[in-house]
Amino acid sequence: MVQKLDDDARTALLTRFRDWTHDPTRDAITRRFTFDDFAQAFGFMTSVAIIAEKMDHHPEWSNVYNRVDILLTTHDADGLSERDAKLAEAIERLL
Ligand SMILES: C[C@H](O)[C@H](O)[C@H]1CNC2=NC(N)=NC(=O)C2=N1
Repeated sequence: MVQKLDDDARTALLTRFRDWTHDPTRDAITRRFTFDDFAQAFGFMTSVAIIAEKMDHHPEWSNVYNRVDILLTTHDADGLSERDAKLAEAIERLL
């Protein structure tokens, strides 16, 4: 079981990643990424996938043409954990 973020840590996470929205029903963070076209969107997804596999922490996501919707939460914690913060940080660095 992975440690779930407490209220203060969750607030700090949302303050740090202002482009991400908290989904309280899942205790997850979500963000929509919009690119010029499918090739860019899928290139981004490929980079995220490689990072996610290295981190052994995987996004829930969907793609429609130039749009990628990402939801991060930790299944093993039943909510947000440090692993989501680390993956969000790595995703932000790709932009
Ligand atoms: C066995 C493996 O380490 C776990 O299933 C990992 C894989 N990727 C994961 N990804 C996410 N988002 N949450 C998890 O709890 C999780 N657990």
